[in-house]
Amino acid sequence: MSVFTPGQRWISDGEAELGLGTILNCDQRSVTVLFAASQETRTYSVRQAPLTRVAFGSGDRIAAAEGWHLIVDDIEEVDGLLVYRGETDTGEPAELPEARIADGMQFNQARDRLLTGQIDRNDWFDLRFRTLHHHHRTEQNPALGLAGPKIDLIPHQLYIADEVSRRHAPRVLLADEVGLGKTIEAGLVLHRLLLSGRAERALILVPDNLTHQWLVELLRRFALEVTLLDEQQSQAHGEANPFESGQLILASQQWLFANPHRQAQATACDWDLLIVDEAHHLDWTPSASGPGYACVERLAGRIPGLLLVTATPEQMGLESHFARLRLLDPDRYHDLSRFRLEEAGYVQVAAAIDALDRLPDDNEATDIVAAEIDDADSQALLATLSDPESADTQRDKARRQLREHLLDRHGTGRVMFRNSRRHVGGFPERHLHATRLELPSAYRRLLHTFLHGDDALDELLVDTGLDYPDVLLYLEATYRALGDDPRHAEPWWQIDPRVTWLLELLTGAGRDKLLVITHDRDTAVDLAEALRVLGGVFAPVFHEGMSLVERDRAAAAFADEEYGSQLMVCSEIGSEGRNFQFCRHLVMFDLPQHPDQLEQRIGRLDRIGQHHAIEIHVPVFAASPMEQLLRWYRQGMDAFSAPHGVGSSLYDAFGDALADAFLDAESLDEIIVETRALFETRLAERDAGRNRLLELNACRPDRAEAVIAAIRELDDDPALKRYLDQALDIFGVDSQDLDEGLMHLRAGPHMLDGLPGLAKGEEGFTATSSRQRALVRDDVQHLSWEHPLVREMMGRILDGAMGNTALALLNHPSIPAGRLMVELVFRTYCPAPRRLHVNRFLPPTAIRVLLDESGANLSSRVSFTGLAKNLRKVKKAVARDLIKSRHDQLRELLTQGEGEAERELPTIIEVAQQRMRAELDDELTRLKALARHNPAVRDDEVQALQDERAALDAAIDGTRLRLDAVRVIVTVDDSTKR
Ligand SMILES: Nc1ncnc2c1ncn2[C@@H]1O[C@H](COP(=O)(O)OP(=O)(O)OP(=O)(O)O)[C@@H](O)[C@H]1O
Repeated sequence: MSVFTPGQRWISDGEAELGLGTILNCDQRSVTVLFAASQETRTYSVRQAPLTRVAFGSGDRIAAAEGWHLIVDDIEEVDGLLVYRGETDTGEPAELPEARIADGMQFNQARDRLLTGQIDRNDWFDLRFRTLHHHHRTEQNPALGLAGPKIDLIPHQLYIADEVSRRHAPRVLLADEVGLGKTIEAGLVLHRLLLSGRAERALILVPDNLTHQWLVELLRRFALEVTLLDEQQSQAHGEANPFESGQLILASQQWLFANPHRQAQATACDWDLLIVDEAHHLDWTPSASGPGYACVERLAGRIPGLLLVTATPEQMGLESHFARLRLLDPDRYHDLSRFRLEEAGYVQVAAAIDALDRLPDDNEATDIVAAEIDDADSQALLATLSDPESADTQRDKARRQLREHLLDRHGTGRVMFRNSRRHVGGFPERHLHATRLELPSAYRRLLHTFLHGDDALDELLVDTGLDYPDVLLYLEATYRALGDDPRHAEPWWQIDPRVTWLLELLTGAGRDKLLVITHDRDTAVDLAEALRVLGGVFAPVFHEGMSLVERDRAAAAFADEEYGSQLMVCSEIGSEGRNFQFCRHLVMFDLPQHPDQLEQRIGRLDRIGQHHAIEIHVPVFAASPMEQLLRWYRQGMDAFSAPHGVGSSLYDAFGDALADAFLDAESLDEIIVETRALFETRLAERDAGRNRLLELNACRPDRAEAVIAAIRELDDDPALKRYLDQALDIFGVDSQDLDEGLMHLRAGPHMLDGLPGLAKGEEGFTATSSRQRALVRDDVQHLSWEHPLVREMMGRILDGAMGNTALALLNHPSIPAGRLMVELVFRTYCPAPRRLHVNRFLPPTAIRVLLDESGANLSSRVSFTGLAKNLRKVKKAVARDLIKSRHDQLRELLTQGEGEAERELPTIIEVAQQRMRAELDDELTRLKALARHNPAVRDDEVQALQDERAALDAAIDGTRLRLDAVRVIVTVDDSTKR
C-alpha cells in the first residue's frame, strides 16, 4: 500500500491525460487527488489507488509551474515531499519543491519503462500504434456517436440527432408523430453526447409502464447500461443518495413525482442531461402546475440539457404546450399571447420559402421573400437568385442557402422538432372496420335514465362515481358500477354483444394477432376473463395497475411469434408508448374522447417497422353516444385515415359541446359540421404556417444524407475487422467465425479481466459488423468502432502502458549485425476538460520517428508496416540485457527523437486550430445571425459557444508531446540466437 502525503505529485495509471495530480488529502481509507490541468478531482481507495508517484532522477528536466525548467542534480525528501535541486536552462542554480511542478507536465512512462527494462510484447506495440491511428481517424469522423447504435439509418432521425447533439446543452422538444422514433432520437442524442464527453450523467424519466422498454432499448440498440431506480432499490442505498448510484439513471415518473424526498435527492445531483418521455402528461395551467410539471421544472432549472419527448404536445391544450416550451427556455417563453402572435407570423415565412422555387421568373415571389429578410447576406443571395443572368448552379446554391436562412432565422426549429408521416413517407394504410351492434336492453335502460333529466343524471353520477360523459360512453363501466342493482346480477360481459363479436373476429383472423384497447382498466381485466370463460381464449392483460414485471411478462407473452397469445387486452394509458408493430389488427373496444388519444392507440401498431396495412376494428352500439363519438371522429376530422396533428385544437373547441350533445343527436349534426369546417381551416393553416415550418425544419435532407454517408463510411471500414482480429487475440478473447458474417465472442482462459459482455465461464455474445444482419436478430450485437468492447480495448491501450515498450530483431542483408535503431511514437497530449470534446479537432495524434544509431532520421524512408513485417520477437531476458548494455546510447536517441518530433508539433497545432476556428466561427456567425431574428436562440448559447471557442483555442495551444511508445530494434544476422 502506498503512503500518501498532501502536496505530493502522482499520476493516474489509467488516465494519464489528466496530467499531474496533487494529493489534496488522505485518510486511512481514501485519497483525494486534484488534477488541476484538466480541472478534475478524483477520490480513490487507498488500497487500490491506480496511481504512480512522480519522482524524477538526476539529469531529468522538470517544468516548473512558472514556466522555467530545472535540470535535476540532487533530490531531498522533507516531510514526505521531494525537493529537487539543480540548474535552470540558463545555468542558474535553482530549487523546485514538487508542489510547484507544472500541472501540465507529463510523466514519461514509456521512457522510464524502457530504461528500467520493462519490455512488452512486440505485437502489443504494433497494436498500440494501430490503435492510436484508428482512434485518431474515428474520433474526427462527423458521425461519431451515431454510427454504433443498432438502428436503421432513417434520415429524419439522424438529422435531428445530429443537429441537437451539436448544440451546447441542447434543450429541445422531440415531438415527431406517434411511432416515428422519438425514443431512438433521444437515445442517439444521449449516445453521442456520452461518447464525445459532452455529457457524463443523465436522468431519464419515463412513465412507469415504459421503464423496461427504455431499459431494453438503450441496452440492445445503444449498448448503454442504465440503472433502473425504484423505491426498493433506493432504500437499499440507506442514507446515501440513490441517484448517485450510476451515471445513467432511469426512473419512473409516477414514482418520482409522488415522492418529494426522492425528488430532493435527484435535484441535489449533478446531471448533464434530463430526458422526459411522454411529456404531454406534465400539465400546467396559469393557476396551478401538476406535480409532474413542478418536479420537472425544478430539475430543468438546474440541468443544462433537456429533452422533452411527446408525440402529442398539445394534448393537454395549448397552454400546457406553451408551459412545456417554457421548461426548455423560460426567458423566451414567458408570454402566451406573444407566442400566439409569433405563430401567426410563420405563415409569411412559409410562403417565402415556397416562393423561392418560383424565382427568378416571378417578380411577386421576389417581393414575398424580400419582405421577410433584412440581413445583407440574405439580400445578396436573393439578388443572385432573382437575377436571370446567374448560372443555374449559382442559383441553386443561393436558393438552398436562403432557404436555410429563412428556416433558421425565422422558423421554429430551434426548440421543437416534429416529423409527420406525411413527409417522412412509406407508412402503411389504415382501414377502419366499424361494426354496428344491437344495444343490449340493460344498456338501453341506462341510457333511458339519462334522458329523464339532470336530476336522474346527477344521481347516476353519484351512484356510479363516474365522470360525465364517461358514464354515457362506457356503458359496461356504468353497468358494473351499479352492481348492487339486482338487475345487474350477471357480469356485463354476459350481456354485452361486443364480447361474442370479438370472439368471432378472432376466429376470422386466422393466425394474425389482435391488440385490443379499452378505455377502462377494469373493463380490460373483465374482458380477458370473459374471453377465457366464453371462448376458452387466453389473453394477457396490460394495464397501469399491474406491476412492471407483470406488464412486461404480458407483453412478452403477446410478442412471442411462435408460442405467444393471439391477442392482448390493454387499457388506454397502460399501453402508451409501447411497441406492438408486429401486430396489424387493432380492436378499439370503445373509443377515447380525445383525438390525440385515438392517435396514440393507433400509434401502437402504426410505427416504424410495421409492414402491413393496419386494420382498425371498432364495435359500436346502434344509436348510442359512442356511435355519435365515432361519427364526430369520422365525419368531423377523418381521424382514422392518417394523423393530421390538429385533433387537439378541435377537441379544445368542441370537446365540451360534444359531451353535451351526446344526448341530443340534432345538435350533434351541427357540431360535426362546425368541426369539419374548423378542421379544414386548421389543415390549411397547418400547411401554410407553423406546421409547414416545423415540417421543413424537422429534416433537412442534405444534412441527413451527409450524416448517413459518414455512418456508412464507418460501417464499411475494412480496417475494423483487421483491427478486431488483432486486438481480440491480444486481449485473450476467443472469437469464432459463424455463417453470414457473424462471429461469436467468448472469454478465453487468459482473457484480460473486465471486458464488457465477456466473463470467464460465460456464454459471451454473437456480433456482426453488418448493420443489416444485426438488425434482423435481437440477440446479435452490432460491432462497430463504437461498440463498448472495442472502445474498452482501445481505451485500455491508450490510457495504460500496454505495449508502450518493445524490442525486436531485424535481419537485413545490407545492415551489419549489432546495430541499434529506435522507433519512437510520440503522441499529442492536450489536457482539457472532457466537455470541450477537444478530440473533434485534435484527437491524440501519433508522430513516428525512426532513428538509426547514428541519429539519422529514417521515418520517411521506412514505413511502420514495412518495418513491422520484417521484425522478429525476442525473449524478454535477452531484451532486458540488450537494453542494459545500450542504456546511454538509448537515452541520447530518445532525447534526439524528442527534438525531431517537436519540429512537427507546431503544424499539428496550427491545423487543429484552423479546423476548430473554421467550424466554431461558422457556427458562431450562424448563431449570432439567428439570435438577431429568432428569439428561440438563448443568449447563454451564444455566450457558451464563445467561451468554448476561447477555451479550445487555449487548450489546443497548450498541446504538448509525450513519448507514447518506443521500440528498440537490433539488427542481427541469421545465426543470432533468439
Ligand atoms: N431507426 C430505427 N431503426 C430500427 N427501429 C426503429 C428505428 N426507429 C424506430 N424504430 C422502432 O420503431 C418503433 C417506434 O420507435 P419509438 O418507440 O422510438 O417511437 P416513438 O416516436 O417514441 O413512439 P411513441 O410516440 O409511441 O412514444 C420502436 O419499436 C423502435 O424500436
